[in-house]
Amino acid sequence: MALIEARGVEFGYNGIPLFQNINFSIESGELFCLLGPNGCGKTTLLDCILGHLKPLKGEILLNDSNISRIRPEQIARQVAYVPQNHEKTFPYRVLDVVLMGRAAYIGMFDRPGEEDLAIAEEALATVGITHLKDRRYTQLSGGEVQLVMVARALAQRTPVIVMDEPTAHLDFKHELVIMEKVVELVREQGLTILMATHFPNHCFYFENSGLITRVALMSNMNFLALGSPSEVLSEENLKQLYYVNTRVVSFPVDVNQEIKQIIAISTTDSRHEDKQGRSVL
Ligand SMILES: Nc1ncnc2c1ncn2[C@@H]1O[C@H](COP(=O)(O)OP(=O)(O)OP(=O)(O)O)[C@@H](O)[C@H]1O
Repeated sequence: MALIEARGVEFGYNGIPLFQNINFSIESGELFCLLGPNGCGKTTLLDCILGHLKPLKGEILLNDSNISRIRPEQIARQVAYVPQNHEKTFPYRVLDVVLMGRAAYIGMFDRPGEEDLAIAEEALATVGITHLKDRRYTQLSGGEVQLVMVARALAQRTPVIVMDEPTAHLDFKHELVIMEKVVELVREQGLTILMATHFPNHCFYFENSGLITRVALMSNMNFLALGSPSEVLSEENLKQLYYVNTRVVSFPVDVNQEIKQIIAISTTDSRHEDKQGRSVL
């Protein structure tokens, strides 16, 4: 049984379709990446999967149940979310923001217990931001906020984490901290992760690490391709998806290990836009 399944999903804003007939399933313990140009609909599709938006057609199943019929607190025990942008409305302490990840386990009129506190502290330590725990959340940098969001998702202790560009604001080291953590969560704790990313090399990083990794290339209303990074991230597909000439290279880092990476060479001049200003072939 698939953990998450999309069947014939369609969504659009203001009567203009953004994607149609999206079909895929994600198995337990899998790392599923969504890759595609700006504005192709990755965040919108994630919002449908999380039950934040209702598809205009089709359905999303979580453990074989239609997500629109699962109560939000039940979803929160199964799926944690690391959003791309998080509105900072109130100057909460960072520790309190991470403790919000425990909300689905705490009664409406109860306070977080010792165990919740220990889990939140552990999540802060895992992403290396214990030193920020008493800071006001509204005063953090973009990268620090992103790390807090990852810590909050870890504190939620769910079998599935959905991440929307989780490394977008992070520096060279912290990007790797998150990537290593993702690999550890999948490999050692059997978590299932669905991640929207702008970096094809993230998909190769997961595949190079030995994880069961699949990537969906999203473009022009649907998936251009769906498969393992080695199958799907070809120079041809990347040219079609991004209008970029690339080279896929492979090099040894160890006697037994080869690493694959994509190098961007140049943009092509075959880019066109449709009436809504979206890239089309
Ligand atoms: N609430 C909304 N109302 C109207 N249009 C919207 C709304 N939210 C998003 N859009 C539009 O839908 C399209 C897809 O947006 P979405 O954020 O899903 O794309 P994305 O692939 O995640 O983009 P990016 O890679 O830039 O984050 C964009 O053209 C965006 O402007």
